[in-house]
Amino acid sequence: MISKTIKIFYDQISYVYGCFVVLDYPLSLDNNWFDIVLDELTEIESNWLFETSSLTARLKLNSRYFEVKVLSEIIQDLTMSQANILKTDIQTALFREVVLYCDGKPQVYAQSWIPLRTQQKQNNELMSLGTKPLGEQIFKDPSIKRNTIEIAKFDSAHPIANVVNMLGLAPLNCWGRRSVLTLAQQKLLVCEIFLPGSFIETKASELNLD
Ligand SMILES: C=C(O[C@@H]1C=C(C(=O)O)C=C[C@H]1O)C(=O)O
Repeated sequence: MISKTIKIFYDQISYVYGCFVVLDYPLSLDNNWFDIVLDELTEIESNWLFETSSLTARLKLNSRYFEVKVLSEIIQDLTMSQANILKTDIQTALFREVVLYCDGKPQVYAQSWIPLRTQQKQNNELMSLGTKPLGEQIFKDPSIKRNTIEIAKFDSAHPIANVVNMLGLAPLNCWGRRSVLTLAQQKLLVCEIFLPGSFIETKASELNLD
């Protein structure tokens, strides 16, 4: 599993950037996280950051061609802090790291941590998503609930700046968010960073495609 994943990771990096690069792995998203709407947020920023429904669905609504590029998909131990956020005693999780594109433009870098007990790893659709959006799969479940959304600002000193750089984007501060999604049979921690030039920086009036 691990060697296959590392291959996917490097293939994707090579495909996206045209060269091999080495990232800290998994990319740490440690930061100061806030669970309130901060005064400095514009209306459109808070609107995207505090979206409670599927981000995938919202990105699809704002594009003609939506694409998921998988950077990595591996089984990884949860850190203590992740296990605390998830309120789980399960130690291992499916870790998935993707870039979400709208019409060829990178919009969101996302990490998902899906704690799985050994028996849950068999015949589990979440284990073999590949380029299928995780959001579509989990939001099919009517029991889904999003817990508190926390937000954080990622500056150029943060490791996410390497991803921004490799995607060829301008090195701007980025807003990110994280939340736990709870389904009847599953919990997952999702962290999403809105990349420079993404919809979060667009004026509401410019979002109409036609
Ligand atoms: C959680 C959602 O799923 C999105 C899709 C992801 C994926 O395909 O790996 C990862 C994180 C999310 O941005 C959502 O749509 O809200």
